[in-house]
Amino acid sequence: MTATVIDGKAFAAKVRGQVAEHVARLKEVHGITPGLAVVLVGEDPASQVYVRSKGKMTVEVGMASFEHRLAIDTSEADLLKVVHDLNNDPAVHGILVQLPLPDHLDSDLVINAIDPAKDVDGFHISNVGLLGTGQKSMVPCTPLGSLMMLRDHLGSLSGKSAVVIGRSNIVGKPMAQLLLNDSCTVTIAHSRTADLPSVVRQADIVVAAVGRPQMVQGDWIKPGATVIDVGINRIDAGTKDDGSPKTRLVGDCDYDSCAAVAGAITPVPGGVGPMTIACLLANTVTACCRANGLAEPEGLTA
Ligand SMILES: Nc1nc2c(c(=O)[nH]1)N[C@@H](CN(C=O)c1ccc(C(=O)N[C@@H](CCC(=O)O)C(=O)O)cc1)CN2
Repeated sequence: MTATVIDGKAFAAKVRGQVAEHVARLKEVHGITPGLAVVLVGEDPASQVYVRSKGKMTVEVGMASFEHRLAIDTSEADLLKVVHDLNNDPAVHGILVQLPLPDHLDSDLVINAIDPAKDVDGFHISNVGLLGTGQKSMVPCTPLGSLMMLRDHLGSLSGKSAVVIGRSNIVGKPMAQLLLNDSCTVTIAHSRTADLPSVVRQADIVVAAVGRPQMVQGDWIKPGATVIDVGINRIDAGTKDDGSPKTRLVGDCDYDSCAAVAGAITPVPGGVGPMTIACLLANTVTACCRANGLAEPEGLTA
C-alpha cells in the first residue's frame, strides 16, 4: 500500500480562505476588525520566523496584527504588564506569547495571565479545564489542525482506536482530549511506554508528537492506518558544495517506511506545521465572535 499524502499546505490555505471570508463579513456587516497580538521575547531565530509569518498571514486574511518584540532580558513584571495591557485593549481579540520563553521567565505564570477569552493558543489553565470537561474553549492550534485533517480525511472518528505518542501540554494531552471528545478510544503513549511498537500497531489513527526524529517505523503501523506526524526535527544532511553543514526537516515518523504501510500520512514539512498558523487565525476569529456575541465560524472550531 502507498499512503495518500494529506497536504497540510493546501488544507491550511483553504482554512485561511474561510477565515478571510468570515473576517470580510465581520467588517462589512458589523464594522468589527478582529485583532491578533503576538508577543515575542528575545531573538530565537525560529521564533522570529514563526512570528513574522503569523503577522504576515494575519494581515493577509484582513485582520489587525499587533507585534510586541521585547528584549531577551525583559523582566517578568514588564512582560506581565504587556499582557495586562493587551487584555484590556478592545482592538485585540487574540493574544499569543511565542514559546519558548527565555529561562528566567515562568511560562505558566505568563500564559495564565492572559485573559482566557483572548487565549488563542488555548494554553490557559481555564481553557485546558474546559476542553478536558468537553466544554466550549479555545483549542490549541496544532491539535486543532490535526483534528481538522483527520475529520476531513476520515469523516466521523467515532469508535476508532487512536494512539497519541507524546504527552506534552501543548500537543499530546489536548490531542488525546480532542480525539476522546470525538468518541475515539484513546491511548496516550510516550517514550517510556513498554513495547511501544505493539501499542501503536493497534491504532486506526496514530498521532506522533514525541519529539524524536524518525522514531516511528513502518512496521509499527497497522496497514491502512491514518498517521499524523506532528514532529518538526532538524537533522544533519551532509555538507553543501562549499563544505558547510546541511540540514533537513524530518518528522517523528520514518516517512518512507510508514507511507508504505499507512492508508494516509502527513508529510514533514508541509503537513501539520502550516495548519498551526491557519488555526491560530481561525481561533482569533472565533474569539472575536464570542467577544461580540456573534455566531462562530462553522468548521473552524472543534
Ligand atoms: N505560543 C506558541 N508557541 C509555539 C507554538 C504555538 O503553537 N504557540 N508552536 C511552535 C512553533 N510554531 C508556531 O508558533 C510553528 C511551528 C512550525 C510551523 C510550520 O509551518 N512548519 C513548517 C516547516 C517550517 C520550516 O521550514 O522550518 C512545516 O512543518 O511544514 C508553523 C508554526 C512552537 N512555539
